Amino acid sequence: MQLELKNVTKSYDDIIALNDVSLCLAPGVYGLLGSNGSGKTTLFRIISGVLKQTTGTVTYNEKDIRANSDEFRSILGFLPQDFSYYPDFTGMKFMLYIAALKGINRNFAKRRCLELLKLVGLDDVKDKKIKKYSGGMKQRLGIAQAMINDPEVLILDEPTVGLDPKERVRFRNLISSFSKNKIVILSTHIVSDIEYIADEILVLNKGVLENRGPSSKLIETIHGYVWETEIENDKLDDMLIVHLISNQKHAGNRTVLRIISKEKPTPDAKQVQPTLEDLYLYYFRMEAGR
Ligand SMILES: Nc1ncnc2c1ncn2[C@@H]1O[C@H](COP(=O)(O)OP(=O)(O)OP(=O)(O)O)[C@@H](O)[C@H]1O
Repeated sequence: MQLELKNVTKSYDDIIALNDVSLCLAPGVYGLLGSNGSGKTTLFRIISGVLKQTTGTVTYNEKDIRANSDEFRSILGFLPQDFSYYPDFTGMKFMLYIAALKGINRNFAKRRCLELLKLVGLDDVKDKKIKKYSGGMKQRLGIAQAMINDPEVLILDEPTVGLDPKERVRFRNLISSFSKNKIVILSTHIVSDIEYIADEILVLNKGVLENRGPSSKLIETIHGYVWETEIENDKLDDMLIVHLISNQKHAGNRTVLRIISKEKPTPDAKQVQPTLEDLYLYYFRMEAGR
């Protein structure tokens, strides 16, 4: 089981959304990290065959996914970022509708839909209209529909948006139990979700795949760059301008800053263990306001 991108580039007129991305994925859970506009949605749409790359190839088990689109679609599950629901359908009707679109036998579909709705915690509201669902409930329905055909390749664009912490834990457990012998790729801005779920992290920055690896290995690349230092509050504004700050903790007239810097930021700064959140800021510092 292997999903492979070779030299994939996507341009929208003069914008290069993906730039020569090559990537080979075996079964496992992959977390795609990237700031806004880094090309995550474009990558997902290309991998799921919704969008055609400008150049390069995408193959699944060495077969071009576009040339074998029916076959690929039958083993693909996709939750797009802008997933649209039918507000007047009930959750169950919507699931059965998606199952029918995927050509799943109706008797089996009913069992599978009930099972999935239960797994995402929507069984007690399955007969309610979707327009009455909360954002988190709709999101869980989106996750359930993506898994309807027990896909070998599951792509989830921001699946944890709108989920509360309890629902996020449920989601993580769902993915871990589902992902055996499957390729699961998901993006989220909630770094801790990726840290818990993903076997490997893919770092996409301005359309370029900058790095990949287990989170512990990627975090190691910024070892020695994360510091804590305590300063007087009146020095805070200057520090915020000069440094990339990943956290500030106020205590009276002093503040403890967590700073990402290759050099020691203050004489009494102490090195601390980096986290994935520090790594995110390190890669995507512009988003942190610098
Ligand atoms: N249909 C389009 N036409 C023109 N430019 C586009 C189109 N879709 C995306 N882009 C541009 O391509 C780049 C990558 O966009 P994309 O949506 O893939 O990023 P993203 O990482 O998913 O962002 P976000 O996290 O905000 O969803 C951006 O510069 C975006 O403005």
